Amino acid sequence: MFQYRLVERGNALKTRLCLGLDPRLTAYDSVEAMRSHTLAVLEAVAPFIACVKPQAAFYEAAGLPGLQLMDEVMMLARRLDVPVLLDAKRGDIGSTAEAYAQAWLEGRHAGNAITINPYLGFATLRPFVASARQHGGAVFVLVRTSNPDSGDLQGLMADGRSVAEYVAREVARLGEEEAEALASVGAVVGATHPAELARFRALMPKATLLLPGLGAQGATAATLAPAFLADGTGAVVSASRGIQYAQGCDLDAAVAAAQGFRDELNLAAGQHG
Ligand SMILES: O=C(O)c1cc(=O)[nH]c(=O)n1[C@@H]1O[C@H](COP(=O)(O)O)[C@@H](O)[C@H]1O
Repeated sequence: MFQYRLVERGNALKTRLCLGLDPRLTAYDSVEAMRSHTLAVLEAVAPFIACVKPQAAFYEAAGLPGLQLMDEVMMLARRLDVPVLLDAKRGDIGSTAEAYAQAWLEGRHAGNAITINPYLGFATLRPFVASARQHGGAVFVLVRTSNPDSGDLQGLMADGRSVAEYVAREVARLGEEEAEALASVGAVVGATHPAELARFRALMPKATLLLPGLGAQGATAATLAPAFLADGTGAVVSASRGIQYAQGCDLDAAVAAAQGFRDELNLAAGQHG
């Protein structure tokens, strides 16, 4: 199961870091240069990460070669035994959600995780959750995103609770349906909202949290201790640009950035343990 693979790899390698791989065509002279650098970053940084998170948009933007690269990234991760969390932010009416789930959580993608969007209603999360449970994968529901304007909708209040808190309660409810201590339903909570982490951690005790926003969006590891469970697991923190483009396309700089983030996150996770 994805969530337990994360814990095992995170504990074995002593890391809570998730590598975001968001290759930008503008950073390269050619698609081939983008391809080889992206794969090289994954291979070089693998010893320092709990999982890898390709964001589908960047691969889609490069057309068919981009989609081929996304597939290569996922296959390389599989060879390196790095769990894949595809950042696809999918969400749609139930029958279409079933097709998305089939595409990204089943077959050759069985055992992977994806990010999903709850905007269409809680019932539309069900096909994703069912596929994840059946095929050993996981889903990460957008609860409180990292962007500055995430409060426009997620912060709206109803009966004393924010929309984000309602989504968090649904994540917790789905997790309660599972017998295991860690649920296959996780949550996205931006690392840019450190003051809210303790609240969301408490609302979703069985959920693995994905915290994006480290580095380029200004979040720092030292503020993230409340996201972790008492044993220092339960959350992974992602950085994309801050690793892949730490100093242009310098591979050594990418490795150094990953090592630095890993060490800072271990300190934060340890504060709670
Ligand atoms: O689901 C995500 O990964 C995500 C959620 C969120 O709230 N904020 C957020 O930035 N992300 C993604 O995380 C990555 C952040 O990239 P960097 O800012 O370059 O580290 C991007 O791929 C975003 O799409």
